[in-house]
Amino acid sequence: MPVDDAELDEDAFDPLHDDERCTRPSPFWQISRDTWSELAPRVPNPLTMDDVRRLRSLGDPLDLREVAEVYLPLTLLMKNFVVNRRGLDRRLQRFLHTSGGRTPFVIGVAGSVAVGKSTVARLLRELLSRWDEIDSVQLVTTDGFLMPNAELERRGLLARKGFPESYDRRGLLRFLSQVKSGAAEVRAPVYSHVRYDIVPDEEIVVRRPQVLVFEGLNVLQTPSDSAQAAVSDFLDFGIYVDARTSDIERWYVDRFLKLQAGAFEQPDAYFRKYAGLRPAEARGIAERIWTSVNLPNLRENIARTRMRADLILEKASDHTVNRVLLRKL
Ligand SMILES: Nc1ncnc2c1ncn2[C@@H]1O[C@H](COP(=O)(O)OP(=O)(O)O)[C@@H](O)[C@H]1O
Ligand SMILES: CC(C)(COP(=O)(O)O)[C@@H](O)C(=O)NCCC(=O)O
Repeated sequence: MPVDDAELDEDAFDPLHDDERCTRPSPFWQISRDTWSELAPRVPNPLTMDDVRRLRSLGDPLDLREVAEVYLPLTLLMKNFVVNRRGLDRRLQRFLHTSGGRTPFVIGVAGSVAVGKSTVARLLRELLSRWDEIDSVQLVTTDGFLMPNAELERRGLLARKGFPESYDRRGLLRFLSQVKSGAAEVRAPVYSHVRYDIVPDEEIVVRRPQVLVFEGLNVLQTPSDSAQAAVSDFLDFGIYVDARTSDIERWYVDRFLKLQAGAFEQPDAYFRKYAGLRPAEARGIAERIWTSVNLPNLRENIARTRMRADLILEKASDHTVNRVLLRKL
């Protein structure tokens, strides 16, 4: 059942927002952009503007300053978690008189459609892989585990893409369970946003990287039956990318208009039928998709997972991160 913002405010126990209103103790450190940006003063920025252009998603104004002030501290923090976990793992293996059971450190990146998760995930992959202490980083997105359009159509779920029931949940959990078992090779299916469908015969092979970045709107969700396993059972660290709903809607619609003059014109684009529309018509369609699919999914399934994250990146309306919330240990 849809929950509107007023209901969420009144009923949900939300330590983040409660904390802002009445200085109650919070399980999160609340760190301003200014403070956060000073946390990695000796880490050089390894990226060039060309790298940034390659890594950022369409419409994301990410620049070198944002990388230096927000993402270098983030990757320094994450690198420390990864290295410390490896130390702990070594001690555990000594205790057990065993060796060789290394499993990837899995970082989940969650948040709404169009909030900029993929840029954050790609930055993490790129920046983490530049540390000498980290030998390999791979990135997998959960959209590969969406059911193919034909199957969604058969089940009457095509207009529910991104909702929990639109994913092959068993496949997704099997994948993660194999990754966290330390399997030498695990395969994940691939989704194309241009085709709007799973790409048959394409897959990503995950070869026991030291770090796996796992990105998707559902990575912090729990199953409706609480006895079942959840994706987050396999995460070592969860990041939620947050922003005002009205800003995300604007980013979604603006991106749709940009895609219309680009990706939608490709011969295999699912949205090719929208390529020739006038801007006002295209805007109307984007607003309709946002209001009927992505907004309800944000309200019913995604936003409430924010408080399950270990770290929350709060974005301002210009896409820059203006506050970081970090769960206390
Ligand atoms: N219809 C589309 N055609 C081509 N690319 C798309 C389309 N929709 C989204 N994308 C791209 O797919 C990526 C993921 O988008 P999305 O799932 O909305 O998450 P986010 O914006 O949080 O990264 C982005 O890089 C976006 O630019
Ligand atoms: C594929 C998506 C569910 C996003 O999945 P994600 O990559 O964030 O895991 C989303 O981009 C989508 O297609 N939503 C359905 C409505 C729409 O066309 O925007």
